[in-house]
Amino acid sequence: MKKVKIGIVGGTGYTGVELLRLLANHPQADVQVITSRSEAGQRVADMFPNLRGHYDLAYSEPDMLQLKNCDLVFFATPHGVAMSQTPELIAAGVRVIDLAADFRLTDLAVWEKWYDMKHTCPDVMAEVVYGLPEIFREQIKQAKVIANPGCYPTAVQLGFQPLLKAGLVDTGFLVADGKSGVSGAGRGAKVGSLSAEVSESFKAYSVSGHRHAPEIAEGLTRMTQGQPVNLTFVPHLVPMIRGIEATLYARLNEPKSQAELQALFEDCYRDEPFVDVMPAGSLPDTKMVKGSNMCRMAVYMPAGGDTVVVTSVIDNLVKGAAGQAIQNMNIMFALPEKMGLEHVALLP
Ligand SMILES: NC(=O)C1=CN([C@@H]2O[C@H](COP(=O)(O)OP(=O)(O)OC[C@H]3O[C@@H](n4cnc5c(N)ncnc54)[C@H](OP(=O)(O)O)[C@@H]3O)[C@@H](O)[C@H]2O)C=CC1
Ligand SMILES: CC(=O)N[C@@H](CCC(=O)OP(=O)(O)O)C(=O)O
Repeated sequence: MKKVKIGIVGGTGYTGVELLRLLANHPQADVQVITSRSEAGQRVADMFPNLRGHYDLAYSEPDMLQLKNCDLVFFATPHGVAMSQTPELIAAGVRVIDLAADFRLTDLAVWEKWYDMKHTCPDVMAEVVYGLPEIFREQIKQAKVIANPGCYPTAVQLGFQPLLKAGLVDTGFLVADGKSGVSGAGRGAKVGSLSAEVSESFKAYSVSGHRHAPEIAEGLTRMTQGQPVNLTFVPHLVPMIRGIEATLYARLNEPKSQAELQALFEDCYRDEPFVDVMPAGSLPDTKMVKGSNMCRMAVYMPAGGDTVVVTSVIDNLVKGAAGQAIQNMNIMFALPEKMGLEHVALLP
């Protein structure tokens, strides 16, 4: 079988380097192009010694001719970069997976408001599939362009899915309380990411509105067959490097027992290779998924109330970004879905 010829635009950020780490052990991946404007000419393994012995490649300036020779291009770049190059790539038969948000919202007026820029390729939206395999696996197989979901949206949508698909909860009052490690903010130097700012501290941010809220709301609305959802989403920055934990709250329309909810979640994800419903009575923590492509979750019916609680954890750089992107690549190129993604989480 011919290997997939891969280009990565934005190979020095955390998600680009995570793509390289995961693809190093992927038997059908052939990374041919890796771009960085600031590090062009630098050898990848000199900059990131964890990759020594795995790549004999140097960074290059983004170059359309080189990218057009690939079968697949990943964009691990800031918002707005992928949409400027995708039309030309797909016209040349190259498939695209964007780890940023350029193609994640179907309503481009909403997108332009949240991302504060003009969308430059509305025509391409017809070719886009939202890359959450647990929901869109069939459509992903043929997609030319994948909008790889955001990190918080992955943890939150997977956690709410069983309840919403079964119509068990009041869609007018959903709460998602998200916490992320600092790598979620990217590798660029920012005061807010300094160790002295983040360590031994814990805060909410973007409480008045975060750009992941419309992405999550659109995904949840698909699960309710268009019935509107009212979501309160509040992200938090926690003093760890990797990981997202989302605690989700929803009011049941009618009473359900802990055992019924546990069975609902287990049934929903029984055949999913990257979603693990924890046994009743246990709770996932971010260490249980660190470095792996798993989403682990638990469902709880606290005594005496009508509010069901779900906790969902992922590694933001793996299932929340690069791992999910490779899962999408495997599906698009008819490879086994778990290929190159069977890492066991790191502990401690
Ligand atoms: N960090 C995370 O947990 C997650 C991130 N994402 C998204 O993935 C994308 C990448 O994130 P992350 O790796 O953290 O970002 P970083 O800021 O760490 O890296 C960005 C990369 O893009 C390159 N780049 C920047 N501007 C351009 C440009 N105009 N043209 C070409 N290349 C460019 C940079 O290299 P150079 O400037 O040298 O060219 C660098 O390699 C972002 O959109 C982010 O929102 C999604 C899910 C999770
Ligand atoms: C901790 C932290 O800052 N997290 C980022 C979200 C992660 C991310 O990169 O998401 P997108 O792909 O949608 O940009 C944030 O809140 O902006």
